[in-house]
Amino acid sequence: MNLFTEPELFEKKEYLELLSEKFGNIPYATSEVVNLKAILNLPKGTEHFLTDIHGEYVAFNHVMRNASGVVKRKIKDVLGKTLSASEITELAILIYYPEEKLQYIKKREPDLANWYKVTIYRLIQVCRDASSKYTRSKVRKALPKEFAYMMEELLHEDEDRFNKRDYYNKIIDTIVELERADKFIIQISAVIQRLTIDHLHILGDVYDRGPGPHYIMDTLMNHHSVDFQWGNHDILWMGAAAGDRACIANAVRICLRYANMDILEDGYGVNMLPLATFAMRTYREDDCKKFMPKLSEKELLSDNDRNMLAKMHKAISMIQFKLEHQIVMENPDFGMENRLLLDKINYENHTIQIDGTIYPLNTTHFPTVDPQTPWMLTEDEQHVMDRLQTSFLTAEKLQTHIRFLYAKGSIYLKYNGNLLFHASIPMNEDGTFKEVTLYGETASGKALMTKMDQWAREAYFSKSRRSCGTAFLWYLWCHEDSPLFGKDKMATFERYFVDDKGPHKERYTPYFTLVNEESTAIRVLQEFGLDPKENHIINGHVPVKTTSGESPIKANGRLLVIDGGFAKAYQSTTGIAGYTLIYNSYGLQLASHEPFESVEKAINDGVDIRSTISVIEKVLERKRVENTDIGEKLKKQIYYLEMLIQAYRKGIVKEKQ
Ligand SMILES: O=P(O)(O)OC[C@H]1O[C@](O)(COP(=O)(O)O)[C@@H](O)[C@@H]1O
Ligand SMILES: [Mn+2]
Repeated sequence: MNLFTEPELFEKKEYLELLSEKFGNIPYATSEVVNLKAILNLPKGTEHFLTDIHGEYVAFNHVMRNASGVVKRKIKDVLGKTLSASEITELAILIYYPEEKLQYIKKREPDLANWYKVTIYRLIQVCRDASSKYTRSKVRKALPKEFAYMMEELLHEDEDRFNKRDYYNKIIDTIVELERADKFIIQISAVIQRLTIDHLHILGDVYDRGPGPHYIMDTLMNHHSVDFQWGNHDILWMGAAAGDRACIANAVRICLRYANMDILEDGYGVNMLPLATFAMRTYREDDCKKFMPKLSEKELLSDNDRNMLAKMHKAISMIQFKLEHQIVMENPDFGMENRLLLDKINYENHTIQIDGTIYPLNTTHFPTVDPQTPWMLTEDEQHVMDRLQTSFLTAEKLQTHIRFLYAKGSIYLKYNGNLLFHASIPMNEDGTFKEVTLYGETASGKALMTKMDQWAREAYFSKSRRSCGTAFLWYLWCHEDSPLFGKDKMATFERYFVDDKGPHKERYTPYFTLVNEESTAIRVLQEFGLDPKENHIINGHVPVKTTSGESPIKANGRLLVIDGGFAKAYQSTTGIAGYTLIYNSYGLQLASHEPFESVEKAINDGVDIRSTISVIEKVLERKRVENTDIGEKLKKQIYYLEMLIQAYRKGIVKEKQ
């Protein structure tokens, strides 16, 4: 127990008085200290890290439900000796998809009442294991209201204790008799899922390429404990929601490139009609070959639909290039003059000059461009953008999702000794932190990341008197000094209009090579006040080429890059279908997931995602709550409560009741 002198107690008297409002007497304050000290000794909760989900909600959903393979492992730990492999899988799938699996079982099972009893009994055992590292109070909070009492009794009663055996069985029998078994199974499965992942970290890029970023956002918003480091693709949608026209055009373009109109129309209620009619009119004669949507094998579109999407895709791309040209001209601070391309086109012989070289263009058709002022929108384009902007600004669901991203998200986060950010930190070739000057301020390293985080918020929340406009969100999407991007350029224009692959190349900034050296990674950790011997940097953004033998563990274990390719378009590069980094009380593990087939296959044929879990780092001594950030907070609370107890005893503060 901490001991304090009288002057120390008097010095903090005002604060202690306030604290005594909540802990009004010695017994009450003492029991809180006992409780907090006990919590410090519990094993730390399990953190899961996911990144670059890119709209793949089916795979994401599965990984959340099976807790990246951990649920199945728990079943094996608890019931492995008594159940066969197929029974284990069946129970696992039931926990992941209880509603669907119950329907399936009901058609098959001759003695349903018996099946219910056996299954509920097993689920309770798994749940008991999942809850064993938490306090009763924390588990209680995770229980659904309608079954809270029963579940608590079942979780804490030992079914083998002779005196209670009948009592225990009676509860289960009654649940079945009263036809509450389905509901109970559904709810206890949710509790198991919830207790298996204590805290979730998303390292960015939920949006773009895949079909369901909005479903992923819904799931995240329902999650009990999550933080989010913004990726370049998220900030793009944040910019769009802030009304930035260049961001809107980019977001719409990417949806069209991957034939994801549903996200806009059904997900967010953005009206695409103005763009569609404009594109059909303006690009009627153009086959827009380079703008055909990328489709997965399963997606079938009629020729008509494909052609229409291609025309819309080209129309919005041209609008995007014009708007971006305007931003670059209006923001000399950005230093992006090398991205001014529309005025480097020779509109007579259809060539373009890029970095001193002249390349032929693959199209002659720019019906909306005036060569004198190629960056100006036509009146029709202006009208389309007005309509889109209004749609984005008033899209209620989108605004809710984006506010959530602001509330839970940031550019970087320090959490339990790990430094999390999506992509990079601006660095010079020599490994020093690069100084960036923007909006009259110069900063580097941690200070720069902090400043940019603030501007990103200001750009969305402050409508007037702000140091930066929404164009800053576009800067974060594609600027080389953006910690969310970190490549010398985004060669979108070149990829559409120049067939020569040379100018398509996007080069990563020095951070990405330098940080693979342990000395650099250590310097980054020190810049953020972290311990270079114990702590880690965790990044996403760059797909890890497992097929070419690349490892996600870099810089002698100080850096972990966990973009394993949830995005289908990138799975041939990574060779897998995503990683989950798992940080539990025993250390760090990495689960690499194989592609997920479908929920139907899981229910009917018991096909789970195969995930290989490998140990990255094992701690010598099991990590407890006292070794975590929350532990630090609890210790502070204990410190002041002990002070309060002594102040009561010395008569410096009066007991309240
Ligand atoms: O393959 P796509 O979807 O056209 O996207 C290519 C673009 O995506 C980017 O790689 C950025 O996306 P990531 O953050 O996922 O890497 C750009 O550098 C590139 O121009
Ligand atoms: Mn990214």
